[in-house]
Amino acid sequence: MESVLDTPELKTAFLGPRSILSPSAAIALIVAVIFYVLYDQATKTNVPKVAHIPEAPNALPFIGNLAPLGGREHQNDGTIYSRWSKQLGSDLIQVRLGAERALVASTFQTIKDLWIGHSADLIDRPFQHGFADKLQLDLSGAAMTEPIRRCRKAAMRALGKPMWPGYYPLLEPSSLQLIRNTYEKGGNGKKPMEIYPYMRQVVFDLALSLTYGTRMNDADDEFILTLVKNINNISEVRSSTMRYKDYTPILRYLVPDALSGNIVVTSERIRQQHLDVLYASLKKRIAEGEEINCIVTGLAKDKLSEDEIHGTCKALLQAAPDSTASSVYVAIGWLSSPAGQAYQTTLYNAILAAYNGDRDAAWENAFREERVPLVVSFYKETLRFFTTTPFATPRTTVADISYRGTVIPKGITMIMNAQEGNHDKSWYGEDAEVFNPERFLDNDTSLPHLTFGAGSRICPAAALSNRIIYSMLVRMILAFEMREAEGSGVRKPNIDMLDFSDVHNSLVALPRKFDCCYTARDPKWLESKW
Ligand code: HEM
Repeated sequence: MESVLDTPELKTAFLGPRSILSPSAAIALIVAVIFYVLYDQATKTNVPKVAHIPEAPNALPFIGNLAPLGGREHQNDGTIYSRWSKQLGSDLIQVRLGAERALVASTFQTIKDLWIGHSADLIDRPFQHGFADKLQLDLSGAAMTEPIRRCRKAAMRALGKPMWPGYYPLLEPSSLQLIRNTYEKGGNGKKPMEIYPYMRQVVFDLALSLTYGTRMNDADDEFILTLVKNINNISEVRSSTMRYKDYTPILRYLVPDALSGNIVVTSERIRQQHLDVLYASLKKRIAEGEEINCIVTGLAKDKLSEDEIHGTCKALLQAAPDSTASSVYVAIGWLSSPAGQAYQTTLYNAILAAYNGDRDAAWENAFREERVPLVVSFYKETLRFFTTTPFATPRTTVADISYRGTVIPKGITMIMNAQEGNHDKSWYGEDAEVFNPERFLDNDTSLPHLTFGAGSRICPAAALSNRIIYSMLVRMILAFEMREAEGSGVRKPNIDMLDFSDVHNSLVALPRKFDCCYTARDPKWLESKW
């Protein structure tokens, strides 16, 4: 921050040999300047107020509307934005996140108009102070610079359909391990168990194989657990409004990181050290002649710099596990609950029907194709209803946009209230707040929901994630009858469209954990799979 004494006139007035002010006038002037600076800091935003768009109520000096956000009211930001939107009677509102002005869109149509209709204008991401400046190059969450453009292009290519056949063998062992662990550790349905860690491991293993050509089990446990912990630390802060300092310049000035500490700094250092070790080991294996099919080898062929390779891989490792595992987990939660138990048979029969009764073919092809429309509809509805990314990842406009008789200025933050859009009755109909696994049968719209975001920075792994979710569901349904655990003190699945998660301060809403019993439909057949 520039010092108020830096102008020559003030220097002369206060410090010059023949001061023109009396001491009391000088003090009055200093006080006035301090008040001015404080007032400026308390009310100023990076972009001025936008005309004709209502502003969220009760903004406070310095922090603006941040007080109820960031999980401080035990609700996620999407829920708070919906409340303001209803209060103001507008599906497009403006909020003050400290010194950052943002627009929040809440209906599907408005989100579509802006994120798809003005896709190129919404290609940037806001700069999160105390976060973006503490990370090395990292595709997810970063502004659209030239290296980031190259990373995104490389990620899109690496995650694209033509590459998938190379990834099926990578998914196979972890997916089998999930099923086997569920069967064996749960005593074939006798012991209620929590399967989230195994599910997460499938996706993390895939991400590790995809990126650095290794797997969780290949590596020393503690090494990987430390990596995961530090990845999580970073994920928790990304695009989160929980830290006032990230949005409030005066707090950064008064309480520098050197005094308060910043978990992003330490976690980034540890994350990078670990990725360097994985990268060095990968290079050694390649030098020794091992044929490794992973993104790093593909990216090196793309002539990306080492920083760009890490920036791409890091983002994939960071983004993959919880988002994908959460969706499968919450789908299993719904199936295990009284509401979904009977539906397991419907899905099982639909899978067998699609393969003329050949369950081995259904099992073998789970990763290779999405042949069962009912399972496709079921996973889309899961992603819609349980919005695991309730406010997507914010964007920044790179040009002025004329919209509804006003101008949305260049440089403003744009927040998609995906949670509200996904439950929008004017888009999905009166039953928008009901879980209907058949909602997307005969409906192959390209934007069934907003959980992957939309437009120019839509999740590059949307199609691959869909396939992973599909395949894990097909195999779990073929393998088990699932039911929630009975008795007092057990954790039942929470299948409320908002309350399913108790994580309110981060980008990804992790489902509440539950215990279920998984009984093999045919133990002999299942055991023949390993
Ligand atoms: C169900 C699973 C997933 C969900 C719901 C999800 C959701 C999202 C969302 C909402 C965004 C921001 C999109 C926007 O700005 O419009 C995003 C970005 C991203 N996702 Fe995913 N994601 C999932 C899985 C994955 C996986 C498996 C990977 C990697 C293997 C991945 C990699 C990324 C990356 C790299 C970005 C940043 C793209 C950019 O900034 O240009 N995601 N994801």
